[in-house]
Order: sequence, then C-alpha cells, then structure tokens
Amino acid sequence: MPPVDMAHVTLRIGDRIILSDVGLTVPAGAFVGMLGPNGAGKSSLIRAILGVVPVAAGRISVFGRPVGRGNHDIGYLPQFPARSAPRLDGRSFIAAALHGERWGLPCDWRPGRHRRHDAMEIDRVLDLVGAMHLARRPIDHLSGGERQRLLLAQALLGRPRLLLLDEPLASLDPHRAREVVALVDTIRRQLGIAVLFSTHDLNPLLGVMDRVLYVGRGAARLGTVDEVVTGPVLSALYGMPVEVIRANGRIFVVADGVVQS
Ligand SMILES: Nc1ncnc2c1ncn2[C@@H]1O[C@H](COP(=O)(O)OP(=O)(O)OP(=O)(O)O)[C@@H](O)[C@H]1O
Repeated sequence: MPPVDMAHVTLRIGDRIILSDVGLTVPAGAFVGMLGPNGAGKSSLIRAILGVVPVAAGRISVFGRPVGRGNHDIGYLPQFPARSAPRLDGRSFIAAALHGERWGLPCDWRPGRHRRHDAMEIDRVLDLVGAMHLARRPIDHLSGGERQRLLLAQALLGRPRLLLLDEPLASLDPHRAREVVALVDTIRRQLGIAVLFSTHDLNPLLGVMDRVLYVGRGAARLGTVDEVVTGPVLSALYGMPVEVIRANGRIFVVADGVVQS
C-alpha cells in the first residue's frame, strides 16, 4: 500500500478552495520535495494527511487506511513548532514529545509507565539524528540546525513509516540546509520510510529527492524534477509566466521577475 494515496481531493478552508480534485500517489520509500508559492496550501495538504484538516471531497489514504488523527505510521515536523521551554535539555525536549500530545503514540501512554522503554526510544531517535551530544545541552543554547535535529528526532518517535516535514529548512543557511537534507535522506534509506518535505528552496533537495510535488492555484503536480519543474507546468500552477533557469547544477524558478527558489 502506498504511503499516501489521494483521489479527487478537494480541500476547503473557510470559503477558500485550497486544492480542487487532486489525485496523486506517493510511492513507497520515496523522497518527495513539496514546493509552491506562499499560501498555495502545502501546510494544509500535510495537515489533511494528518487528518487535522478534513477533506471537502474525495479521499486520502495512508498505507491503505483512511486518514485519521493519531496515526502511528506518521511522524510530523510542524512548520511552527510549539514554543519549547528554554530550560529543557535535548533529552528532556524529546521526552516532552514522547509524553505530550504527539501524532502516533497510543492514547494510553502515561509518564513513568514505560520508563525503560522511553529511555531506549529516546536514545534510538537521538542516535538516528546524530544528536547524542545534544542530550544534555539546554535547547536555548543550540543553533537552528541543532534544534532542527531534535525536532526531527521527535518526529521519529514511535517508528513512523512516513515523515511529513513542514519547512524544516526555514531559517537555515545553505550549508546547514544541505546537512539536514542529507540527514533526512540517510534516515529514509536506513529505515526504508517515505518522506514528504515541504520547502521554498528546490536546490538543497536536488540529487536527493526522487519526486517533486508542486502545489498552486488549487492544483498539484507530482513527478520527477524534469517532468514538473518546467516553464509550462509552473506557469499553469503559478497562474503567470514562469521561467525555469538551470545554471551550475542549480535551478532558479523566476515568476514575475522574482526568483522563487
Ligand atoms: N486555520 C486557518 N484558517 C483560515 N485560513 C487558513 C488556515 N490555515 C491556512 N489558511 C489559509 O489557507 C491557505 C493555504 O495556507 P497554507 O499554510 O497551507 O499554505 P502554504 O503553501 O503552506 O504557505 P507558506 O508557503 O506561506 O507556508 C492560505 O491562504 C492560508 O491563509
């Protein structure tokens, strides 16, 4: 069963149609980069897969089951993570997610009931993201990239088979952004999981993602970079002439004279 399968999906928020009659399938183990103009609906689509935003029409299934809150198969890194207490160290930060409201954990989970299991699970995710050295450091002393590692560790709690990462590169410099992309890719391969990765910059994902999903004006296109990142496809999704310029192994999407990514 594919990690995500959508058929004739319409998403409406208030009186705005975010997606209209969209169908797509995220293949098993794929690394999908999701792009689109501001407000196109990337976060809303992720939230619909989480079962938080209801579909107005059509259906979305995750590993063959209809979407629903608390899906153990999904790990989620939100765009604007809840403000965390600065005094927490890295380990406590992960533990807080383990015991707090988190996607995927059984609802009978109680602090202290599974202490040994908790400690092992926290070690496992810290190790996966290469953040054992952050375990005892206060999180307000950490860089943006280091915090992103911990957020990724949180998303990996409970052994999800699908990672939904909403703009994990926001506020990272190009070097750190590439580090985070490489880390996500290594984890994806190691665990054989699928990744849906929302971003405003295509370039750090080049050579890593095997599919790109572009969202715009109520529509979505999923395919390889060569299929989707073209002037005609993006012009239709942006609703204006878009030029795609390739230079030095990078891709620049220019809409209305402004470089988008
Ligand atoms: N809870 C909400 N209530 C009202 N409108 C909302 C809500 N959430 C999202 N929207 C609207 O839905 C549209 C899509 O928003 P969304 O955050 O999904 O876009 P996005 O592609 O992730 O944007 P960005 O790239 O700027 O993060 C926007 O017009 C936004 O204002």
